[in-house]
Amino acid sequence: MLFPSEHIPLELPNADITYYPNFFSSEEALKYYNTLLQETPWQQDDITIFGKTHKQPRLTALFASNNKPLHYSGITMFPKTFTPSLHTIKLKVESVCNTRFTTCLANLYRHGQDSNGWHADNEKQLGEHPIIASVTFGQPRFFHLKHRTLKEQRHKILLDNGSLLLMKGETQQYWLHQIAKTKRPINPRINLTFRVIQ
Ligand SMILES: O=C(O)CCC(=O)C(=O)O
Ligand SMILES: [Fe+2]
Repeated sequence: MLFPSEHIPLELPNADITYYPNFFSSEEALKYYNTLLQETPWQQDDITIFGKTHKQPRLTALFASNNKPLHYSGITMFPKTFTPSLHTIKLKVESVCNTRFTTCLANLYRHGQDSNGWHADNEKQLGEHPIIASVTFGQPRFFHLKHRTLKEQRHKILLDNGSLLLMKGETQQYWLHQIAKTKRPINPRINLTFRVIQ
């Protein structure tokens, strides 16, 4: 990139995480928020946790360049092809991390009761040290991190409108992450997580 945006490495053990607060300008972020909100085929899947089936507490959609499905939490999602907007976003993200992403999982958190429980993105299909690029448009939400074994190691970072969070190396092996619910009345947030599925 000609003018690399500001980037902040998080100093956490067994992790390689970098935060880019203004990766997209606020104008770009607003344009993408509106476009993605309207043109994405949002769906709400059922997930089964400890034998109980619930509606997933957010809406999702999957896009890929290679037609490979994504498996997680007992769900299999089949992808659509990238839209022009998503393709443009993907190219910009790739320009800072030297990776060709195959897949984008989009999440829509409609309000404070939408969330994403503690997990790691460590499915076999993502490979040994997965690189995951996470973009935020709309309402800033806290991203919580906790180390799997060093119980005092916890961290939270506010993912702002137009930001990019890059996770790579050992991060998924040693850390869990979540987006918690909040009782505050808040606006919707769109998150895009770019991944590589071989
Ligand atoms: O919404 C976010 O920032 C996180 C999404 C996430 O962790 C996931 O989709 O795996
Ligand atoms: Fe995740």
